[in-house]
Amino acid sequence: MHSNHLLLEEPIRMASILEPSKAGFFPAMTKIVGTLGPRSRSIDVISGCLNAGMSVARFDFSWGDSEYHQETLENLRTAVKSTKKLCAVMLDTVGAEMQVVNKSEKSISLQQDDVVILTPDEGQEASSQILPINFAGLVKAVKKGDTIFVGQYLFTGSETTSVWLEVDKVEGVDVVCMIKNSATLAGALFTLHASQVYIDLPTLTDKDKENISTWGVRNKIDFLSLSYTRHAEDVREAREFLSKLGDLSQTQIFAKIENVEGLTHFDEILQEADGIILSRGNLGIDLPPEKVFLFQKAALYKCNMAGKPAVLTRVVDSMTDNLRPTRAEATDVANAVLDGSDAILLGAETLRGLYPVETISIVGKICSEAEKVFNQDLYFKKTVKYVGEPMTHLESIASSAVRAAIKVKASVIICFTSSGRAARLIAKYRPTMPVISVVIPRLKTNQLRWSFSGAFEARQSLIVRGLFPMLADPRHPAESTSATNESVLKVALDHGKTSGVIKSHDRVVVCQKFGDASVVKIIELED
Ligand SMILES: Nc1ncnc2c1ncn2[C@@H]1O[C@H](COP(=O)(O)OP(=O)(O)O)[C@@H](O)[C@H]1O
Ligand SMILES: C=C(OP(=O)(O)O)C(=O)O
Ligand SMILES: [K+]
Ligand SMILES: [Mg+2]
Repeated sequence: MHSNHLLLEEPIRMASILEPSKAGFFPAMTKIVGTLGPRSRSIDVISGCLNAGMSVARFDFSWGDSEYHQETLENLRTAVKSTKKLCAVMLDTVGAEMQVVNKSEKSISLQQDDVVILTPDEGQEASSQILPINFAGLVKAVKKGDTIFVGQYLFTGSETTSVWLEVDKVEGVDVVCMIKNSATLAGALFTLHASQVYIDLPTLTDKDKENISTWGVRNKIDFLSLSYTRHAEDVREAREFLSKLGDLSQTQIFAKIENVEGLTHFDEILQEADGIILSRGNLGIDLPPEKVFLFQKAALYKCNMAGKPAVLTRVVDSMTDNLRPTRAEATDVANAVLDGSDAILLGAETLRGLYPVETISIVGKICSEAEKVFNQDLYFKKTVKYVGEPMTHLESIASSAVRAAIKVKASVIICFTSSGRAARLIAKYRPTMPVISVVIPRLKTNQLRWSFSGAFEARQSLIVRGLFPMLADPRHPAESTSATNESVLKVALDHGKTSGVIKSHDRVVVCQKFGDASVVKIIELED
């Protein structure tokens, strides 16, 4: 496929693999999204997650009510204040998800070659004979021989708690299925996935709309994770919906690609969305196992070339119950970084796992090691070639800033930005050093009140590989005169020095605008 992303031209001395790595200032350039839930909602554990490197918190509305999520979010706010670590908020929708609610929470044993009925009668209790689902249209959607997967919410796909069914026949409103493997379903919620079958449920359900316009608006969500995005129109509709919700017009939409329909419309979805989540949980069971890696590599490449953040899911499922990942999982995380992921999304591991903090920490360490051997030089050339000529001014400035920073071995790149665009473009060229995006607030009005922009832009960089935001003081005017530029730069440098990311005598590359002129400058610090 695309040439090697590993620095193989400098063969690694085998003994050097055994040397412990020095810890960098940031745990990793690759970001970690943690799903918060029962095992990760106390102030203590959330603080641990933030200190270990989580920079985006996902609130999955597939389960739990808005009060529950609100309580968790309040705890997150407290933890952010006490740890002084920024964290963005992502609302994940339910979308076209088929679910079985297991009210009694008793585990349900299913025997291979037995029959189980999927019924839309949600009044029934889930049992070994009958599973009530939230979708009445399944009888019309499936035919004999189709396969349906049922697993615990946030299933891993390998446990003995999930089951494959084969559709035998439809009977009235019910779908009669043969059980293909024995399993015991556990938990209060199971999700279903019908392979290659169109589920006629809206991508944004009424419940999703309500959650977004109440919980989402109240909490000014930074990201909307649009579950089961199937085509670009889904993203356009979500954008139209957000545009009427005040501040949420600034919310970024991350399209979640979770089925074959989303995969076939990937290019058009990528054009509309602000970012992509590669949901290996769902799509990973829809694809033949031998094809999963191909989807991952192709999709990440497309996201990288488009300069849009890509998030990969389901990496260390086994850490839900274990303190250490399997070798295959550890290698998979590193390959996700080499393939171009911006962020790793943890699901069951943080939500109900026994070791949420340790998981974040180990994933961060693996990412950091992989980043060290990421072939930036090759990647840079490929990206420049892909963009072609003539480049836009900003793209040329951004790529030059990265080039200069690598040539002079700068410790950081400082990028001034208001919209966040310049910082994102720099990140697109995957610099080997952190980029501090100094977001300059702009005064704006909605005809009713004045407010400052900037907070969304700053938090939204928390999902982009290599970007670390800093919100400038709103008293600094957004006009880029040399005096204001110098004073903001001084604040940024001081901030970098006190936090330890910049040291005396370091070189720093700065990207900013003076009047109409964009400049890239290299500064050498004294002490
Ligand atoms: N307030 C500012 N002061 C100085 N330079 C800025 C400011 N905002 C953006 N820049 C610089 O202007 C150029 C355009 O950046 P971009 O992020 O597209 O700006 P905008 O936020 O105005 O869209 C980049 O070189 C960026 O570093
Ligand atoms: C992240 C995924 O979806 P969810 O956790 O919302 O089921 C996935 O399918 O990988
Ligand atoms: K969801
Ligand atoms: Mg999913």
